[in-house]
Amino acid sequence: KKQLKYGAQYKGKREDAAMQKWRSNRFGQFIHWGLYAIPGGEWKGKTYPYAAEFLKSSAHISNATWDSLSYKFNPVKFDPKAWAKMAKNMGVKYMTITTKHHEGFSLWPSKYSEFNVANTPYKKDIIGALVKAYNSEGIDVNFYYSVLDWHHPDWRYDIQSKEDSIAFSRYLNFAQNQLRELAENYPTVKGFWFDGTWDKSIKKNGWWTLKIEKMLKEIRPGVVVNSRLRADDFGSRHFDSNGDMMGDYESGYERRLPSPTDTQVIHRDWEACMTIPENQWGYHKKWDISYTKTPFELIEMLAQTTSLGGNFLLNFGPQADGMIRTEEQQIAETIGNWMKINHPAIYNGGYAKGWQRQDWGYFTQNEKDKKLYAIVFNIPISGILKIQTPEGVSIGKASLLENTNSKITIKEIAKRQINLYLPKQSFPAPFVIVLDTANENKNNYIDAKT
Ligand SMILES: Cc1ccc([C@@H]2N[C@@H](C)[C@@H](O)[C@H]2O)cc1
Repeated sequence: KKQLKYGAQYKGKREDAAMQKWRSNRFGQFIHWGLYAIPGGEWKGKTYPYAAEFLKSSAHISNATWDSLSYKFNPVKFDPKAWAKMAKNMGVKYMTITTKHHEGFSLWPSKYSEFNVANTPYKKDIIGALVKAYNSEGIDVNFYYSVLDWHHPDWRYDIQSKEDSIAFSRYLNFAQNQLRELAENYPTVKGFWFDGTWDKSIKKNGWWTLKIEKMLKEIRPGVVVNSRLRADDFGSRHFDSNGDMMGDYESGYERRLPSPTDTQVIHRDWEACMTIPENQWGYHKKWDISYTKTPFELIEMLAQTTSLGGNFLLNFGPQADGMIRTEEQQIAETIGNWMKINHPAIYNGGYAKGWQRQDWGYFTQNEKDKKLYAIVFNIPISGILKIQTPEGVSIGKASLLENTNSKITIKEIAKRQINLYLPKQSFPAPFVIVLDTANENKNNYIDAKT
């Protein structure tokens, strides 16, 4: 074990109320909004297939040209209440908004940088409006903040000279001031989601990342900080040089999930963030420029994440005019219709210890009502759902969540092996079975001798 000054500050999961709320939320809405929504992946008549929020680099656009987009930022149709209503109907319990992405443009009237929403035709505080609207719908708000900043003259990718270190220490102070401003001015903020922390300049300044985590937790006790902020004494990120996770949850699952049997993730809090297109976080004018995931694919990702004790953060990229594109609205509605019936399997849901993952779907254990849920995506041709129960546990009753009168026949076919016989009906959507479990130690079975 190395002696670390800037490593993990504690081991195991936080069990305080704020973290338990963060964990129980399970399903969140990511929002990427900034100047990049104006060009929407197109520049001088050319379409760039890369992530739209990276257009500045894919189209080799100068800072001066990119920054002048701020003179065009005027989302006249922006209605934060409508966004919050859509999110509520979709069934999210939290939202994470880009306060400043890599472009360096701040969506709040920051005192520390002119490059912000106050100096645009729109003028108004977008962050403040979103916090108010989402909190009124009972949705927690977290702030995404990119430490990487293409606009700020003192940003450095690496520290290779005295001048670099002088400039970069100015930058770190600037970022600290902005983060203090966000934590102080928006007191209901529940978490900080750091991005843009992979460069050598940050890895050489792990001390700053701990200082920021401590500052935010001092200003906003209970606030939740992702592992991606943190680098330790030796530049190790997410996990320190002793292998201990830094920050409050692991945030390395971006556009990917752990495999359903990768149960090492259950020992810590974690979150997966996901795009609907293959790789677009900001608005891209061409929705079909890449594969876009269907609602059922997204619901399965939510179920898989919950079954492994993680949070699922689904991304939306609003248009420059402030509207959410219709494709995203429709997906939000379909997911919301599913959540209205099946949310007991998701909210407060977590890993169901000892219940073997099956091909037909996922188990979640509700931390509150302790009920066991089976979320079914793939009905076997046999119509039989096979279940392997933990030692000494049997299934007393099984019924469809959306119709608890529907009896599902249970048959124990061997030691710890159960067949569930589905009712003869169509299942046009993924569905949930509620399982009442009972402890039972009778053992009528004889193992083979081999
Ligand atoms: C190589 C790369 C850098 C930054 C990103 C940013 N992280 C996501 C959460 C988005 O903000 C994306 O722009 C993605 C890929």
